[in-house]
Amino acid sequence: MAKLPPKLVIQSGKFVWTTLWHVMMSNLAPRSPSGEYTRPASEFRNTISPDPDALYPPASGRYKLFVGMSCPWAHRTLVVRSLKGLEAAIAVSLVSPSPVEGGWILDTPEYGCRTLAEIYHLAKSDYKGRCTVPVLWDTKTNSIVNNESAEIIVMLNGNFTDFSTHPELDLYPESLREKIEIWNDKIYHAVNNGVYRCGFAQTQEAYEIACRELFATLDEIDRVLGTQPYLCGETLTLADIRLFTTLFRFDVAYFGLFKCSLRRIEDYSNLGSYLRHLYHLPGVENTCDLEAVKRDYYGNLFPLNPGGIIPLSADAQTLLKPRR
Ligand SMILES: N[C@@H](CCC(=O)N[C@@H](CS)C(=O)NCC(=O)O)C(=O)O
Repeated sequence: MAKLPPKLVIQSGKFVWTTLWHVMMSNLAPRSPSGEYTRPASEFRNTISPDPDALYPPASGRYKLFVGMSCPWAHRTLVVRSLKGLEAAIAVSLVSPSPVEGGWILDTPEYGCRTLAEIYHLAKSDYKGRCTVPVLWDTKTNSIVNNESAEIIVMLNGNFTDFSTHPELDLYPESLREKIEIWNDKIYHAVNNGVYRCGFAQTQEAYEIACRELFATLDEIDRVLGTQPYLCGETLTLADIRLFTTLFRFDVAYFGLFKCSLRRIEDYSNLGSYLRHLYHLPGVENTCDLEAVKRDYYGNLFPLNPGGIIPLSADAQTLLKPRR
C-alpha cells in the first residue's frame, strides 16, 4: 500500500477528528458560546406528598427508581434509600449505557420497554428532553414523578418515614436547611457539575475556569473538614451525600478522564478521610460500584476516550480501606 506523507496524515487526521469531536461533544454536552458545558434542567418535577389530594401520596411498593450504577446523580438516591432503610418500600430497576445507541438500556425489559427512552415516552409520548437517571417512577399511573436527584433525595428522606427502617435518621433537618442549601449551591456548581464542566469543556478557557473553581472549592471543604466531621457540623446531611457520590468517582474517573488533575482526593488529608468515613457508614458500601464507574465513563464517553481503554486500579475496598 502506498504510504502517505506523515504531514498529510497528521493534518487530515487532525482536521477530520477535531470536526467530528466537536459534533459529538455538542451532542453529548450542550455548550455555551464560550465553550462551557451547560447542563439542561430536569423536566419532571412532581412531589410525593402526604396532602390528602396529592397526586403522588407516600406508599410502600408503589414507587421505584431507575438508576445506573455509574451515575453520581442516581447514586445519591441509592445512598439515601439505603441509609433510610427503604429497600423494601422502593424497588430499583438497573439500567446500563449502550455504547452503540448512546443511551440507557434496561438490564431487564419492563412494560414492553427495552430502553430508558421508551420508559420516558411511556410517561410522556411527546418528550423531547434527555433521558437521564435517576427516575422516580410511579407504578400505579405509569408516570415519572420526578427525574431530578436533588429533589428525589429530599422526598426519600422526608416522605417515607412510615415505611423506613431508620425513621429517626433525618438528613435534612429543619434547623440545618439554610446551611445545607448554601453548601448544595456551592458544591453543585463547582464540584458535582464542576467535574463535568471540566470534562465537557470545549475550549481551554472554559476548562481552566471550571478546574480552578473546582479545586478552590475542594480546598475550602478540606479546611472546613479539618474542624468538624461533616459539612454542616456534627450531623450527616444531604449535603454530605451529594458531595460523597462525586468524591467516590474522583480519583479513578474525573482526575484522568475529565482532567480534574490538580490534586487527587487521596492527596487531601481531610477529604480523603471523610470519603472513607462516608463509604464505611452502614449501608453505603453496597451502593458503590467502582467497576461500573470505570467501565461506563472510560468505555462510553467515546469523544473523551476514543480508544475505549479502561484503566486498571485497585478495587474500592482496597482504595478506601481506613487510614492508619
Ligand atoms: N439533574 C439530573 C442529572 C442527571 C444526569 O445527568 N444523569 C446522567 C447520567 S450521570 C444521564 O442519565 N445522562 C444521559 C443523557 O444526558 O442523555 C439529576 O441530578 O438528576
